Amino acid sequence: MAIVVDESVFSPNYVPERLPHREQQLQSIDMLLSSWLQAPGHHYPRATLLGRPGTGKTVTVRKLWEIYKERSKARFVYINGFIYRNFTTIVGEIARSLEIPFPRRGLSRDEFLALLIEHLRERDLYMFLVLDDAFNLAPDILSTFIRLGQEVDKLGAFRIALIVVGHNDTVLNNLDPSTRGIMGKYVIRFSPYTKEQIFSILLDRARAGLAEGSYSEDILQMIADITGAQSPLDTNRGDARLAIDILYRAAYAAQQNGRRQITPEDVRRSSKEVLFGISEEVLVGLPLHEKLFLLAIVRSLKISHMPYVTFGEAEEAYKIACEEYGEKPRVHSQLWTYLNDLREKGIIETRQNKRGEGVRGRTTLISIGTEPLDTLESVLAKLIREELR
Ligand SMILES: Nc1ncnc2c1ncn2[C@@H]1O[C@H](COP(=O)(O)OP(=O)(O)OP(=O)(O)O)[C@@H](O)[C@H]1O
Repeated sequence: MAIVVDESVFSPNYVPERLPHREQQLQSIDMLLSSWLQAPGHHYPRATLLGRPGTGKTVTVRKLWEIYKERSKARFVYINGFIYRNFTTIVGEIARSLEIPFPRRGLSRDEFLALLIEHLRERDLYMFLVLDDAFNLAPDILSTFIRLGQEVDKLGAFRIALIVVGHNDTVLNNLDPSTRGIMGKYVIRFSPYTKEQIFSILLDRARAGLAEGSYSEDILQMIADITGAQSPLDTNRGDARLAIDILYRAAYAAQQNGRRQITPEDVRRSSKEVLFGISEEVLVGLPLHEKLFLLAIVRSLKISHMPYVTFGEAEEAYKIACEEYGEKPRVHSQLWTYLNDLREKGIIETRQNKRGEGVRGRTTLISIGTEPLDTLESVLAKLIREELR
């Protein structure tokens, strides 16, 4: 039984039907480029897209091009700065994309550029140039392409529209002031995706690429919890690529094991492959009763086979663990302090149960998303035994 029913949905070049949470960015780019894309030549449109990895910069540009490609006279030229870094390879890739002949060497930079403009003019070509991951390019190379757009050919047509993509302002700050001035005004920012936003992106992706019934919303939520930002200012998280990658790995692992459904443990193993899991050093540093409480969470999750357990369930399991180790349980409020600390250390994730499914009122739900439970349980049990010896 296949769980991954459409592999292409998880490929890097996939452009989803809709781009939730990027409507505004798409609209801003559209406003800057649409008139040129529909009738190129009258001006030099340009934009800089900034945001941490996986915030949808590339896919938003691809979406824009999807909208216009049928009716635009322009050609889409995509340069990944990670792969094409030096001047000659970039020009070579532009020539290849535009299907124009180009000498590999023997010309100076200016001669190369003059020839490129000449070809564009002669063939009446317009180029929508995207320099992705542009922070990989030396500032003088990036400047050259930014300035190229200003070149007007003999018939007075602006042949280039340019999008520069980077992670932060450094890509612009490294440019000389006058070149920076050319790009400076047209900056579009992509903030890290929050947990809720990642959840909706994952839901779309799962619906498009996975078998019905192979995933639950809680499984997607679990992935969103470990990858989504706490707030739009939290730049340590918020990477949709990572979230989609974990979902794909978990789905694939479940499928390889001949199962019909993705389990929480599939998610934990997959995320450990791409994140770092929980290091023993962090666990060693926890107070004894915080270790016991964490052990209790691990055991409750194991027994339930669900992505989340409630605080109440964890508390019950904690009391049993205390009995087992001959320890007097700490009071309820202390357990909340432990919970917050475990969350701050990135060991657990918590969320409020809003739907009230099976649980009355607002309950705190707890999950562990980045470490398989068996390893975590045995390491904790070992540490607790050592401490009590
Ligand atoms: N709003 C969204 N809706 C659906 N899928 C999205 C959305 N944003 C990002 N993705 C998906 O997340 C992955 C990463 O997105 P993308 O490559 O556009 O990120 P990026 O910001 O360009 O990252 P980088 O800086 O690393 O190049 C892609 O698979 C993309 O399809």
